[in-house]
Amino acid sequence: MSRKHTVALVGNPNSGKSALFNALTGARQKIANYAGVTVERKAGRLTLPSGEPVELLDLPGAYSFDAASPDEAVTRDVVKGTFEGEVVPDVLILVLDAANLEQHLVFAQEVLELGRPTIVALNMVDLAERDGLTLDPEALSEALGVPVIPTVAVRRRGITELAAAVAEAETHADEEAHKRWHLTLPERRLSAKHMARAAILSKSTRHTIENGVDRILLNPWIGPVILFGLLFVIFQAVFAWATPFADALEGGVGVLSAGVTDTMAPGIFRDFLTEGVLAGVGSVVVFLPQIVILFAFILVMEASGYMARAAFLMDRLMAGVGLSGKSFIPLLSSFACAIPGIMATRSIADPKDRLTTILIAPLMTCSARLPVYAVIISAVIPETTVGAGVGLQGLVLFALYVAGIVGAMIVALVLRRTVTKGAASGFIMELPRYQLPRIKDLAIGLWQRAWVFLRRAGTIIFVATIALWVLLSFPKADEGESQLDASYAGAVADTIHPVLEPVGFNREMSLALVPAIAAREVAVSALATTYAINAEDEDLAAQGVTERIAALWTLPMALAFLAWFVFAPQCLSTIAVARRETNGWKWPIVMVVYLFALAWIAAGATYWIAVSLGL
Ligand SMILES: Nc1nc2c(ncn2[C@@H]2O[C@H](COP(=O)(O)OP(=O)(O)OP(=O)(O)O)[C@@H](O)[C@H]2O)c(=O)[nH]1
Ligand SMILES: [Mg+2]
Repeated sequence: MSRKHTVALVGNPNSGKSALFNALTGARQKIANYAGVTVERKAGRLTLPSGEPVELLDLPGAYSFDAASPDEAVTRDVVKGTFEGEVVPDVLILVLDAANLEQHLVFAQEVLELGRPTIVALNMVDLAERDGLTLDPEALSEALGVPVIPTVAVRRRGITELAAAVAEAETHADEEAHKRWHLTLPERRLSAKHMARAAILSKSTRHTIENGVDRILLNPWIGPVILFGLLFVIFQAVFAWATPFADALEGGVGVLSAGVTDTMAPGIFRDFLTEGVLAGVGSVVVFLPQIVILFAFILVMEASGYMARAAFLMDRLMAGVGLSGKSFIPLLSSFACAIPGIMATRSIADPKDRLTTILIAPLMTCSARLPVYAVIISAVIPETTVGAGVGLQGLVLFALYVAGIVGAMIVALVLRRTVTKGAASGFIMELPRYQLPRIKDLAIGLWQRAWVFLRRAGTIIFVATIALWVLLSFPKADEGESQLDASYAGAVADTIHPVLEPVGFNREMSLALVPAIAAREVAVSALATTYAINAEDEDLAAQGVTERIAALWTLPMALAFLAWFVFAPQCLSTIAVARRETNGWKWPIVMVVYLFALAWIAAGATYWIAVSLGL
């Protein structure tokens, strides 16, 4: 036995590779109950029982080595040793879903044909038991000619045994394997069937609830109604449940601000703290509860297996605009953030489908828009209910999300008939089994999301807001002159305002868009800082940004601002990731130009329609 350097996890999508990776290395890779979660190679450190450290690679799931999509190509290249800057892994851990053995054994044979030292992790044996299967790992081991270790990745069962088997594995390739296995796909399917049959000792005809549930959730009529209803509830909850927490946070920021004002001598540093840090960055941080509630829903949908069902339901609608259900998961991920959404398009095989999905991903309402929407809605939309307990604010929020989706569908339709013309590709998606989300996984997921949000507040939002505060604070205004007029920022606002005045924006709104190019939430902190600096007296300065907007903006102005943010590509990171994923500047430029154009048209149309309706 010689020293091992790298070990790689391979297997079908959704077999639990990342869950095993986390269990073996202590990492916290994203896991979720649908195919195509991992789209790039991730490395971690696994310590073998002997204390010997090896590099463990988590790879995207694959159905075969005839890679159809960019993520599968990564897996093929790493496993075959053709990945740039990477040596062939010494040992492969082939992950099989015990409850889906027959399907997973097809790709398994292709992996074993390579003749690399391989250990099989027969994962999800708990789910197999739940489904009434009794398995015989020895029989499977016999058939495959490699060790088979039963595991339950999420309960850490079989993890030490797996590590021990890796330690004991040979490191040299088996020259005979190729001859032994070399089969065509139909032959592989047939032998998978035989092997699965031999490995399953007994199968109680347990009536699974899955079929019954799916008959309702996937029903072409009831299914979409349930999906739509669920989304509706989410947006109601984002407002209704978050309010007490958001109010408490806002109160806290107010108390801090008052404390600073009382204890510090007036001066530039005090202004920096109250106007820039507390009014500005603080105005974004108070949206933490909303973000957490939104993600709680998304994480539950991902972990339970409902997300893949939603994709299945949407397939028909997506086909109508020339996309497939494959695009649904990347688009749904974009509700969190367009960056992972655009990355997730790597699981789309057809290049034109993929490009179209990348171009429309920024239209999905990412969580960075939530603070912008929430501030404006709280300021101008009354907190009333329409009908039975349906909050008007939540309804408007829901409408904004729908506007983004409808916009994306129209754009996709146009793109598929022009620049990304081509036949729509077929769609096959495995439906994962339903699982009860584990509280611990949820808590970790929520904590990670909250941390991402707070880190943004502390970095990009902080820097953009402080830069604006500096531009707004200097040069100092003379007696009787407004600080905005006197400042450098005033000059910036004057330059871009002529473009935005026709769509109903005032100068503060136009100015807020400039630093918000960095990140959308900055629009909120920028408005807060601008109004704090420009407050004529202490009473006004103590007001939050919501009160100032309520006092100074008309309803048509506010609606125009909301419409702008449905479309505008105000996020540098999205543009950067689009460049990386499309290998050039052409498509990101197309994306930015068309989105700004749409934003301008939408804001203008909204403003003038609202004005003519007398709102
Ligand atoms: N009950 C049970 N669930 C598991 C087990 N292992 C993983 N899961 C769940 O199965 C789902 C898929 O796990 P992942 O680790 O994301 O699967 P993956 O193979 O990395 O999937 P891709 O990255 O899409 O290829 C998640 O919801 C996990 O919580 C297991 O042993 N038992
Ligand atoms: Mg994974």
